[in-house]
Amino acid sequence: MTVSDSSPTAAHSSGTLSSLTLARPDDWHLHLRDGEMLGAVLPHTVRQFGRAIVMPNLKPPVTTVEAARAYRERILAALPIGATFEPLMTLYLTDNTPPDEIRRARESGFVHGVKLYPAGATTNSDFGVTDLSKCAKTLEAMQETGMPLLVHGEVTDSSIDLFDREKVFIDRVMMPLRRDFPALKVVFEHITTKDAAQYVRDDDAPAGLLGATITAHHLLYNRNAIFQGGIRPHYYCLPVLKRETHRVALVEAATSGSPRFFLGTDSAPHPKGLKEHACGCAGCYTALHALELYAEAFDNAGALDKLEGFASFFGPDFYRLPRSSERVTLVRENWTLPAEIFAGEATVVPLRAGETIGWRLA
Ligand SMILES: NC(=O)N[C@@H](CC(=O)O)C(=O)O
Ligand SMILES: [Zn+2]
Ligand SMILES: [Zn+2]
Repeated sequence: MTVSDSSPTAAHSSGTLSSLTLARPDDWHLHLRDGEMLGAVLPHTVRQFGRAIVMPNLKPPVTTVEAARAYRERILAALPIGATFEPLMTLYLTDNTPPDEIRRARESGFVHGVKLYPAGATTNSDFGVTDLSKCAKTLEAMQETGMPLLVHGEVTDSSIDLFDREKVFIDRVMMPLRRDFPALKVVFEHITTKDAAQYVRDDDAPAGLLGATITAHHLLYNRNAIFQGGIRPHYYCLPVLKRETHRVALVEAATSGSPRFFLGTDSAPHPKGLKEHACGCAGCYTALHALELYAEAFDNAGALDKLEGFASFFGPDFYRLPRSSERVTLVRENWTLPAEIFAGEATVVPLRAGETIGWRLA
């Protein structure tokens, strides 16, 4: 990583760097959707990232290698001319995913993970797993073939407070799962709590078995953002933003230099009309300005020197893929985010729409 300084006397303060060059990052948790939405959001991701783990929660979900192959081809067909971008595909785990599908996935070379959505936990999770014990044979096949399980870590028990569902998931699901499948590779996706950060940090399984992604919005905002002066649907996602102590713990984890924590935007576009709605969809759109948001979070923590590991190294290391040999540069410069972006008939409102951001991807 090379850094340049605007003032020679301030060489020790990362708060004064005027630019930052790092290996091209990847996004280890992304929603690209399909059709016109895919066409609208893909260029944003491609501008920022070299690869992305593409979530399978389409309607209907991507449950087979054949469906993943077709989806991958639609993504490649939607790429801007001349763009180099590698979609890393995932399968959506159901109660009935056959163990053979895992073996086919491993052989395909383009499926890099299998996603666990507890049924009912989040957007398009209705076909998700109702009871993990139904998936034992499939999880065994994943463990055998080294196929990572990517986990939306929230219980769906309606008697559990919404803000506690991640913490309770650790005890009720994550720990028993990892006890039963001790060699399974697991990514705890989009962690939002101090509890999850500590669980991942303190895990004593062999290195490379447990990782966690952290979004930019969970590093920058706490739950007050959803209610500031009125209800703000564009700050509503799942798992929902938590209180400040949790945000601080996530920043600590992301900037710790631990290879267990890596970048996953969870950029999740929804049409504006379905966000600004009596029952608005969960998901924040950040693909447009993800790196800039992460730079802001690391800069605020005085830890810009830790951004490259988190954004560009630890993800490929976990997935056993090569680190990128390309480089990107972030410049300290204010710019105003658009109020919305156009996706065919629909528009999408990015996080912090119409406001300024202090970093720009060159
Ligand atoms: N994060 C979200 O709030 N929404 C995601 C689903 C998910 O990642 O849980 C989506 O697909 O919209
Ligand atoms: Zn999720
Ligand atoms: Zn997601």
